[in-house]
Amino acid sequence: MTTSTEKTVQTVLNYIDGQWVEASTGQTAESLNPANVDDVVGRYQLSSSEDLDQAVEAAWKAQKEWRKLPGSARGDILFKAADIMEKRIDEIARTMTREMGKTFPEAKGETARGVAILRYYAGEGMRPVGDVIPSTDSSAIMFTTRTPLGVVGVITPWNFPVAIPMWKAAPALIYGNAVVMKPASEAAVTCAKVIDCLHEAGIPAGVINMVTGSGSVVGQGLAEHPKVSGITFTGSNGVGKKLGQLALERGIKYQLEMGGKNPVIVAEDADLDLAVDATISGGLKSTGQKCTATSRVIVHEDVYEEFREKLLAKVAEITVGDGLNEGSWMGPSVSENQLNTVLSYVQKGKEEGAKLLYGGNRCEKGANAKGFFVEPAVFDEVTPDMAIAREEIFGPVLALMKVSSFEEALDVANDSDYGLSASVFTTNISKALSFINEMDAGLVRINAESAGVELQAPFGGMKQSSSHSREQGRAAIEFFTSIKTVFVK
Ligand SMILES: NC(=O)C1=CN([C@@H]2O[C@H](COP(=O)(O)OP(=O)(O)OC[C@H]3O[C@@H](n4cnc5c(N)ncnc54)[C@H](OP(=O)(O)O)[C@@H]3O)[C@@H](O)[C@H]2O)C=CC1
Ligand SMILES: CCCCCC(=O)O
Repeated sequence: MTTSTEKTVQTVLNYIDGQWVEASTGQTAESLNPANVDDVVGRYQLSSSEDLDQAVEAAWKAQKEWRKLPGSARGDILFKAADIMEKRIDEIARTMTREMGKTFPEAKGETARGVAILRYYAGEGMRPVGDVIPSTDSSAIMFTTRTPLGVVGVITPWNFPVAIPMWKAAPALIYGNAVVMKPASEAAVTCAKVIDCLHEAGIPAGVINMVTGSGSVVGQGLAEHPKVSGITFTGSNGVGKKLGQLALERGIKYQLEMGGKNPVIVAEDADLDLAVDATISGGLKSTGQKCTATSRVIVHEDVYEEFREKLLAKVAEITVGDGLNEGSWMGPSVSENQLNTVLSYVQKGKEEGAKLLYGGNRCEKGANAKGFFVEPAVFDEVTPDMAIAREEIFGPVLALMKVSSFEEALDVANDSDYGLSASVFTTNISKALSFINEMDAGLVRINAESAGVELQAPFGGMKQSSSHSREQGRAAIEFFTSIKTVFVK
């Protein structure tokens, strides 16, 4: 999967038709460690549309036989890949931490999640795919079955460089599709290791392919390619919407999981210590770079000051540093661009009249000077019209908002273009039920943080967070297959 060049810097290759190959351009780009830019994690291919064509052609050919295999045979490959990934968990997690900054414990947890996702979908190869429906003609039988889409383009972000590629590719594969994957450039080296696990497991040539390079060339090329029959994407709204339009023009299926501006409501009867811990974990783990991260903290006035003091005391204990260091609780932003985005929102929050209670400065002391580190930021007196209450920052910024009733809290929580995840902390069952019924979000969580969805449950958002399909669990079959209604007389 790699060629060793210039000391230890590995160059990851494209994976096309079962072979690790260089891009036709002969060009590569460096993937730098956001905790220490002197650390070149690896080089990846800057591919052209010709490289993409080769990958799609390989997938197109391979899918013909792959779809004919019994689901159990496809599942055996995924079970083997899971075992291999499990054996390589430390290597993959370490690469993830170096490449995109997530702390090593989080990276290890995510890689374990990738293993579990592979095993979940491996099992899907032996599960029912249709229903028998009674016909009005007693001499006929009628049933449904499912057929794969064909070649699926998988375009993934940098924030979950194992879990998201797996929760897209594993269901695509088990249901009989072939895959061409385009990972985020900030996670290309990690993705190559994930693909290598499938290669080692003996997946037939062409069934899965990986082509790295710029999103506008390789990603867009996937959406435009005549032999690609489905696109599944996770990333920004801007890119997602463009991809959706391209897919619609060609009449192919598309699945978009995009941004979030996730609220947590803290009711006057909440367990405040639990709410504080969940707000910090949901909002600041992975440096706030999750689409499910908590960013709006809506607190009832009766407990506002107490909650705020408890939160500030705990946030002040957070250690920011290289995710490979055991003492680091929060790593860097993924890139200088992302760091600057976070700093610009901190500035905007101050300009719009919010009160910065803590943090929000770039960390440049000691070893952190070589990375893209920022202190977690806590704003007070945030109003729903402010940018830090409306726009996805994708950084460790918490916006405190005070309300005087649960009804007002729900109105503020729903006052957003997004609807991905939302949490409430309350010990009152009727408030919990109102939240479940009235919160416009795809993931609603009671006394639990807004992040951390489980792999066997449907994942996806409402409003501008999603194209409204669902990923994960059994829900994934709806996107990666088409239903056929069969009538036999
Ligand atoms: N909802 C979520 O889970 C996520 C949301 N985001 C949001 O997106 C913002 C930027 O993060 P980022 O990862 O760069 O998200 P992007 O949407 O920019 O990138 C996501 C994926 O799309 C690819 N891509 C980029 N441009 C195009 C294009 N024109 N056509 C097709 N594919 C394209 C990227 O490739 P390449 O990396 O080579 O550009 C990457 O693989 C974050 O600040 C956050 O707001 C990001 C990640 C996850
Ligand atoms: C795209 C973001 C996925 C988030 C999954 C989680 O919160 O664990």
